[in-house]
Amino acid sequence: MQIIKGKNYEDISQKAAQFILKRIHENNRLTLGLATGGTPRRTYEYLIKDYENNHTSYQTVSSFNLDEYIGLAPSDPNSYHYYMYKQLFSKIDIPKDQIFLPNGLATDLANECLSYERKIKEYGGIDLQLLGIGENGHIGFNEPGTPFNQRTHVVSLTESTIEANARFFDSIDEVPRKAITVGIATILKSKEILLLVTGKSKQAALKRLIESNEVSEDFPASALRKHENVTIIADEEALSKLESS
Ligand SMILES: O=P(O)(O)OC[C@H]1O[C@](O)(CO)[C@@H](O)[C@@H]1O
Repeated sequence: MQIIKGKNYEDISQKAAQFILKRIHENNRLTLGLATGGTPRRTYEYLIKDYENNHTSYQTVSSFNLDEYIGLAPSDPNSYHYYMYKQLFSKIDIPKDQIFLPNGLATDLANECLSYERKIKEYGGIDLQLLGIGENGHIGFNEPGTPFNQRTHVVSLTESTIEANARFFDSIDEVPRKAITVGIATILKSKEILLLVTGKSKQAALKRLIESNEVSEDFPASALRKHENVTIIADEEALSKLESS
């Protein structure tokens, strides 16, 4: 795992945007895997800034999001559909038919998971997967205990994830208890992975990921140790509990 150190949230966001833009310039048919949550927000703002100033085109880029809450419509401000259009897609020129997110309103959820996997395959797999990390080490919504060989599936969110994500909702009771997430096996099939980590709340998870040799389903992010091309961009605060910091 390659580690790129950034000064703070602003700096890692800028570095992450540059990283993604480099890949888009190298391969204009890039298939991106995108994440939601608080961490990538500023990265998306930098991509928009670049689009406005340098006109990087997304006409031939495709994107697959990691996850979506079950039961939330795309028009719901807390859905990840809504987030992605608001934070990024509506502000760049990516064609709508090249944007994919799991459908949290699907009546047949098992079939939705299978067809999402099929779609990713049809696009030749993910070239660059952007990831955040949960305080409990989750990646996507793959909570501790998720088998590493799992593809896109339905998950029950843990109490710690529900509590962490409640900040985006009016009350904790409104946080959906279930979601569809791309599985760890799907994430590991990506050709390249970029993990973004910021702030105090992620110190313990980052330390465990970097300093222990553990590859265990109890700590989902440890699956990344099995991948050959992972870059972590983390800020000084997130890295500050490492032995070497
Ligand atoms: O960036 P945040 O808000 O800390 O979230 C970390 C991770 O948790 C999730 O939001 C899921 O809870 C992921 O999508 C994200 O990568």
